[in-house]
Amino acid sequence: MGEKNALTPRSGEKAGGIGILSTPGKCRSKEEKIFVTVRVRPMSSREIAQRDTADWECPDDHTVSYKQQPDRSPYPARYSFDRVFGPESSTKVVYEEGAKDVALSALSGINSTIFAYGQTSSGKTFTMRGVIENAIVDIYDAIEKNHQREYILKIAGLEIYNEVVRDLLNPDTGALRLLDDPERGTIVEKLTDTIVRDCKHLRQVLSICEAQRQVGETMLNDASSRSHQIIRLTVESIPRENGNGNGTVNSMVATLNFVDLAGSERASQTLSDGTRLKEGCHINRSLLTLSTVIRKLSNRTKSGHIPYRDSKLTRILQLSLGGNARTAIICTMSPARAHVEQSRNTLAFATRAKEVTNNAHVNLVVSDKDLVKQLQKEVARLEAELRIPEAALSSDALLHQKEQQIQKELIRQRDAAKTQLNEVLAKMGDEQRDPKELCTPTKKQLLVDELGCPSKAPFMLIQEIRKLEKLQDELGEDASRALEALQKEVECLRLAQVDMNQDAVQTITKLQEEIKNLHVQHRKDENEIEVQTSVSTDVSSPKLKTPTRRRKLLPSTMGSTTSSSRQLFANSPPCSPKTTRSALQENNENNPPRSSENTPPSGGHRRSNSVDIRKMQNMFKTAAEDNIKSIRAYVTELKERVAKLQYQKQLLVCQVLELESNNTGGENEYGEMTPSLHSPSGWRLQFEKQRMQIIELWDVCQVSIIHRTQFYLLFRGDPADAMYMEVEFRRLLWLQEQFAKNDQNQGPGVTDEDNISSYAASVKALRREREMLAKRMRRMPPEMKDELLVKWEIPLESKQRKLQLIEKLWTDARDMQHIQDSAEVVAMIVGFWEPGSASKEMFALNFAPPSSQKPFHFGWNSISTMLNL
Ligand SMILES: Nc1ncnc2c1ncn2[C@@H]1O[C@H](COP(=O)(O)OP(=O)(O)OP(=O)(O)O)[C@@H](O)[C@H]1O
Repeated sequence: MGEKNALTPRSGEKAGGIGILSTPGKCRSKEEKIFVTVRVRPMSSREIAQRDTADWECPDDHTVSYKQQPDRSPYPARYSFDRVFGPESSTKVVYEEGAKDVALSALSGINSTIFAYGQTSSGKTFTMRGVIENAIVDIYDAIEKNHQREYILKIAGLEIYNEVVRDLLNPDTGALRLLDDPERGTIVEKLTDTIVRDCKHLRQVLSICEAQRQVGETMLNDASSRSHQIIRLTVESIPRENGNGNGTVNSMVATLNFVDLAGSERASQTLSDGTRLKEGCHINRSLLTLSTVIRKLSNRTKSGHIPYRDSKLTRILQLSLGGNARTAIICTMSPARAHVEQSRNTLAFATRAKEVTNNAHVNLVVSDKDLVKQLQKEVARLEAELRIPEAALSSDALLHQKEQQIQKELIRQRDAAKTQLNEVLAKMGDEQRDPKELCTPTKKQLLVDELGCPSKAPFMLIQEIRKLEKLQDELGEDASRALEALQKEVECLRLAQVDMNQDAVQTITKLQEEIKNLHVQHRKDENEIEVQTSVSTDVSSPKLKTPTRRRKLLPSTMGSTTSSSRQLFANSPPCSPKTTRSALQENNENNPPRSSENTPPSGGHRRSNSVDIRKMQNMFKTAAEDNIKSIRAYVTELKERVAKLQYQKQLLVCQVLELESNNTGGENEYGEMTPSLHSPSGWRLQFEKQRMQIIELWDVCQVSIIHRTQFYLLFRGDPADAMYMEVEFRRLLWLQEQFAKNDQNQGPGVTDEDNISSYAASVKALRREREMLAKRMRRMPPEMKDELLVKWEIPLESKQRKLQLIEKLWTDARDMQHIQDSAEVVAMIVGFWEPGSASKEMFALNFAPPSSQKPFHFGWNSISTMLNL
C-alpha cells in the first residue's frame, strides 16, 4: 500500500482547463490494482456447537490454505492476496493494513471505496463497522492536523433491498431512481446528503443508517443483513489561503464509499423461505452480476461489454470497479468445513478482483463563483486585446507591412526600368531626330564610350531594348502575381476574421481598398510602359523573335506578354484553386521550371531589377498552404474529367472506324476482305488475327508487359470487345509511326530524356519494369517461386534467377502458349488478376507513348493515373 501514496496530490495542483473547471477535473491519474485482503473470522459459537472443524489456516500474512486438501482436488490448496488476516487479527489491524490508506485518499481528492464481500455470517458487517469507525477517527484526526485546507464532510446512506434503492436517511422517499451523468457516472436521484458537523454528529447519522437497514434472522445469522448498504462520505476541501496565487481556487472533492454487501447464501443452508428466500434470490443475483463484472474486468485483454447495468449495485459502484477510484475489498470467510464451498467461491472472487485495475485521479473543482470570476477576467483580457489594434490585428499589421514593402520594391523597380528605358529612348531619339548631332564629337564620343564600339551601336541598342522588354514583361508578371497573392491573403484573412471587432473589419476594408488602388496604379504604370515598349519596338525595326526552343519551354502565361498573365489572374476568383499559387504550381508541374538553365540569360537585369519570385513565394507560402489541398483536388478532378473525355473520344474513334469498315464493305485497310463480324466464326477469326497483330506491335513498340498482360487477359474474344481491340491496334500503329519519326529526327544532342516518345526511352522503361517485377517476385512463397523457375528452365541456384525469368516473359510474339504463360506469370507477380474484377471501361487506352507512362501502377481503379494524364 505504501507506493500508492504517490497518488497523493501536491497542494496547489491546477486543473486542466476552463472547460472542465465546473466539474471534477482530471489530474495525474494512475493505474492501480484493487487492493484485496481476506479475513478469516474465528469459529462462531454456532459452528463450534455443531462440532464443525476449522479447515482453513493462514500460514503467513499473504496466504490462506485449506488444511484438508484431497490429493486430486480440482481446487487450489493455497490462495495468496495482498494481505490475509487470520482469526486472531483484530479489526483495527484489518483497517490499518487493509483499508486505511484507501480511506484516507478521499482527503486528497481521490474517490475511494472499501467494501466487504463474503458469504452470509462470514463477518462483513462486523468488519465494516470497525473499518468505518476507525476511518472516521483517522479522517477527523487528519483534518485537524491539516492547517492548510478547510474540509467539508457530507454523509449519505442508501441500501439496495430487493433491487430497490432506498435512502437510509430519508426512508419515506421510497424507491430512488438512478440517473446517468456524463461527468460523474451514475447518481442516485434525491439521495439526502447531510453535512456533518463533527465526529459525534457523524456517528449519530451512521447509527440512523444502521437502524434503517433491513436486517432479518436466518438459520446462519441472527442479524443477517438483507440488503447491500452503501455509506457515502463526500469530502470537499479548499485551501485556507483561498487560492494559489494565480486566481484559481483549488477545491478538491472525493467520495468515500463504505459498502457492506449482503452475504451470498444458499437457501438449503439458510433454510429460508417466503420473504427470506426472495431476499436471498435478489442478493445472489446482484452478487452474481458483481462477480461477472469483476471477472470481465480482470480479463481486460478480451475486451468486451462490462455488464455494469445488470444490477443496481454494479451501476452505483461502477466508478469503483475499474474506474476513477481507489478500491479495497475485504473478503470475509468462515473457517468452518461446513462452508468450504462458499469459502472457495469467495476466494475465487477475491483472486479475480486482484486483477482488476482502477484509474484514480485527483478531482479538482472550481466553484461557480470562481469560474464566473475567471471567465470575466478572460473576457476582459480579450476585450482589451481587441481594443489595441497592434495586438489584436498583429497579423493584419504584418500584412500591411508586407504590402508596403512590396509596393516600395515595385515602385523602385519600375522607376529603375523607366529610367533605363528613357535613357535608351533618349539616345535613340537623338540618333533619329538629328543624325548629324551624333557626329558631334561629344555625343558620338558619349555613345562610343557607353557602347564600346561605334559600329556595334545599333545592334547593342536593340539588345538593350530587348532586355528592357523582357524586364517589363517580368516585372508585369511579378507584380500581377504579387498583387494577386496579396489580395488573396487579405481576402482569406477577412473571411477568417468575420467575427472580429469593427475596427479590424474597417482596417481590412481599408487595406483592400489600398490594394485595389495599387492594382489600378500598377496597371496604369504598366500601360505607360507598354506604350513605350511599342514605341521602342517600332523603333528597333528588326522584329525581335523569341527563339523557338524558349517559347516551347515557357508556358504561355510566363512566356507571353503581361496581359495574358493578367487575364489568367483576373479570371480567377480569389479563393478558387486557380489563384496565383495554383497558376504557379500548374506551370511548374506541367512545364520545365523557369530556372536559369531554361531561361535565356537577360544580363544582370533580372537579378538586380526583377522581383525575387522565390522570396515572394516564401512570403506567401503560409497563406497559400491551405489552398494547396483544394488545388490538388481540383487538379485531380480535372484529370479525371480529361480522362473521361479522352475515353469518350476513343469511343467515337471506334464508332468512326466501325462506320468506315462498314462503308468499305468488309475490306480492311490492307485491302483484304474481312469475314463478317456478325458471324461468330468470322468474328473469332478477326479477333485472333487482330490480337496477333497487337501482340507483335507490343513487342515492336516495347510496350509495358504489365499493360500487355492486363489487355491480354481482359480481352478474350468477346464480340463486344471489338472496339477496344481496334483502338489498341490503332494506338500501337500510331506509336510505331511516332517512334519511326522521332528516331529519324533525333539529332546527336538530343537525349532520350528530352524525347520521351523515342524507342530507346521505351526500351529503358521496359527494362525498369522488368527489374521491378523481379524484385516483386520476392514476395511470392518460395515453393511457388521455385516452381516457376523450374517451369521456365532457370537453374534454381543461378545468379539473378528472378530477373532471368522476367526477362524471358513476353519475348516471343508468335508463340501463343508463351504469351499465355507470360501473362499468367506477370499477373501472378503483380497480383491484379481476379477475373471479373475489372471493367473494360477502366482500361488504359492511352495514346501516350509507353515510356511516358508510369509503368508501376497496379490496380485498375484510377482512370487518371492509368491514362497518365
Ligand atoms: N472477526 C470476528 N471476530 C469475532 N466475531 C465475528 C467476527 N466476524 C464476525 N463475527 C460474528 O459473526 C456473526 C456474523 O457476522 P456478520 O453479521 O458481520 O456477518 P455478515 O457477513 O455480515 O452476515 P450477513 O451477510 O448475513 O449479514 C456476528 O455475530 C459477528 O459478531
